[in-house]
Amino acid sequence: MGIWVQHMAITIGSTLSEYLDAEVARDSSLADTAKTLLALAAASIDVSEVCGRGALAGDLGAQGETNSDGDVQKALDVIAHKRFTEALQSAPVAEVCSEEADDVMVLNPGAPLAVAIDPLDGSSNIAVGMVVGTIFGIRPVVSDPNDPNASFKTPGTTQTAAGFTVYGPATTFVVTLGDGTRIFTLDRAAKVFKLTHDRLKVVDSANEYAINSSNGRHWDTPVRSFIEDCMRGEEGPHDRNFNMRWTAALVADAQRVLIRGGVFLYPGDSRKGYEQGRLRLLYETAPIAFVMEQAGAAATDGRGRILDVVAKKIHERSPLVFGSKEEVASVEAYYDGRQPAAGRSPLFGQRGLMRS
Ligand SMILES: O=P(O)(O)OC[C@H]1O[C@](O)(COP(=O)(O)O)[C@@H](O)[C@@H]1O
Ligand SMILES: [Mg+2]
Ligand SMILES: [Mg+2]
Repeated sequence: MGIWVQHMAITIGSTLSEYLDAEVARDSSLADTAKTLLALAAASIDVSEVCGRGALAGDLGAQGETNSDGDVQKALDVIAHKRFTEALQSAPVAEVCSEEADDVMVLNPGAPLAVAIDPLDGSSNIAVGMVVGTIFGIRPVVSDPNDPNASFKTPGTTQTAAGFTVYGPATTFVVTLGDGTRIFTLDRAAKVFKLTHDRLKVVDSANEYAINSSNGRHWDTPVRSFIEDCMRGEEGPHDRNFNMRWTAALVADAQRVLIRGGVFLYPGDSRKGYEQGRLRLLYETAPIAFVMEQAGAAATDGRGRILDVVAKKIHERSPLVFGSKEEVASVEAYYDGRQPAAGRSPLFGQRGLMRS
């Protein structure tokens, strides 16, 4: 069923701005969130244009400084960070926590909202012209004179909206304000996002998983066993064959899961610095978790719901498993020892494919 504003129904083809008007008509407390989303969408259109020019826009993958997490910043990381923070300056946003800034940035003191943002997700794809994106989560400001990061130390359930942009063959703006998840696709000629996927419902089960299997030798037993059993296909305890996809851009994997189902894993592993995986809680895993739950999917760190986790540090990492409910529940079962007791395959055994 569509949302109605005044006498206009929100249907496929409605603009993002019409949809946000409808959300504000439904719940007036979302007015500032809606303004902030429009600012994020405007900046996404600009970044999309830069991405669309590819090498004509210069060397977007040129390496520069190192960011707070130890990643080398690419030119496009810096362009996107600058454009998004400029856009948020004209929104009711007091604070921004960006992957590309060490500390929380103060924009409009006294404004009601705080934004966590990964300005450019999938940076290793920049230099090869593959899919990248932007991820964002919006939450209310929490004032604490003793803690400049207090706004970001609340659970993901406090987010008023979250979403991501995908700069791919099409540019899409995926968003939830807590009333379902929708995808808007950029009409490049009109420079407007239009609703193309209303109230997404992720299928409860699908035969596709996404994981960077080059890290297989570093995984812990639950992840190893789950993937091993997927690889065993019809001969394993899952009784069906799986396909595998890994785009190296969380946004693209998330969009695929929204549309086609499946499960994504970036677990913690035994590499130094990867004990909590690679993805960051505030501007990667919490926004994706909100989008997924609102589309009827699930998101866990393997042991509990991502949206209940409270950050202790702004750039902290979190393991992430999301997707079709049954697959996510299955991964959780491996973590708490309830996995199918069909015996381990030789793939990860003493002298299996992944071990010498
Ligand atoms: O290179 P790996 O270890 O497979 O990691 C890929 C993951 O890292 C990320 O690129 C991290 O995001 P950034 O590019 O914003 O640092 C995710 O988009 C992606 O899922
Ligand atoms: Mg990222
Ligand atoms: Mg990034």
